[in-house]
Amino acid sequence: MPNKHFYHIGFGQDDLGSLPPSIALLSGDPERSRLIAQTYLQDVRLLSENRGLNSYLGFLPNGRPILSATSGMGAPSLSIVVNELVQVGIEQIIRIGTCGSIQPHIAVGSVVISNAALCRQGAANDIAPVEYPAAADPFLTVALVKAAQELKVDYHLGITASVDTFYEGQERTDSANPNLMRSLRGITEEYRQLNILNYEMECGTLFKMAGVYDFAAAAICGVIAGRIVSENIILEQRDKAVKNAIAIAVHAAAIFESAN
Ligand SMILES: O=P(O)(O)O[C@H]1O[C@H](CO)[C@@H](O)[C@H]1O
Ligand SMILES: O=c1cc[nH]c(=O)[nH]1
Repeated sequence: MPNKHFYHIGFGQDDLGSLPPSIALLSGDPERSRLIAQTYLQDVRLLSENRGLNSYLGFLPNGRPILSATSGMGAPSLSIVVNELVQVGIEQIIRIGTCGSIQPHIAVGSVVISNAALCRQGAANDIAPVEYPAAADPFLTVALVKAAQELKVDYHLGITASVDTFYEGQERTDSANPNLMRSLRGITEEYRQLNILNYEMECGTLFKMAGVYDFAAAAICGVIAGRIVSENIILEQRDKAVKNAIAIAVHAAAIFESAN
């Protein structure tokens, strides 16, 4: 049978070698995928840079194979990449992202592990009913928590709001849109009172896909905006937050792999 080369991710099952990975780290940003591969994995091979959806095959320090892949921004792009990753044999996905905190105790520079998502995302409605739970895999999530504890990184565990827009959907008023709809004004405070920790743009759809397709998904995001104080991204804290999220996810992948 010829190797089926997937149109968007730009590689197929046969490109994954004789010891194919079952686990993927999935970043929104292709530069983050590259950083993970170059800094944390061994014997790395570039699989594709198609459409900026960079994918790398590498090995964990324990010798187990792993993918570092890119979802792009937002749920429509993530849904395409995840569908194709599952078709090449991926069974566990850890999203490594960035987010904005909406709780006063969650500082910029820290990390949030999502155990579930409030999913306000159109793409997810093509996959499951709106009421379908967006829940992280408990075993992969516990591996993230253990990894954070072993690496002595402070973490927050809880519910994430996944929305489709960075500006309107996250109630940003300092943008090109002069007319934030009434339905969105006050939504951040409402979510804060509902004990939602943070805003990002992919987890909800990822978690629903995991339920429907039957794979395991978890997510960790570095906090780069503190929405209690301002709408801005705090660049000075970004590298620390992202580096911690990556280190925890890589260690969690190793913990999960050795337990299974
Ligand atoms: O840093 P990534 O993984 O892209 O995640 C967050 O950053 C993007 C918005 O800036 C969205 O994709 C959001 O979910
Ligand atoms: O505030 C933020 C920061 C990163 N990503 C988001 O979606 N929101």
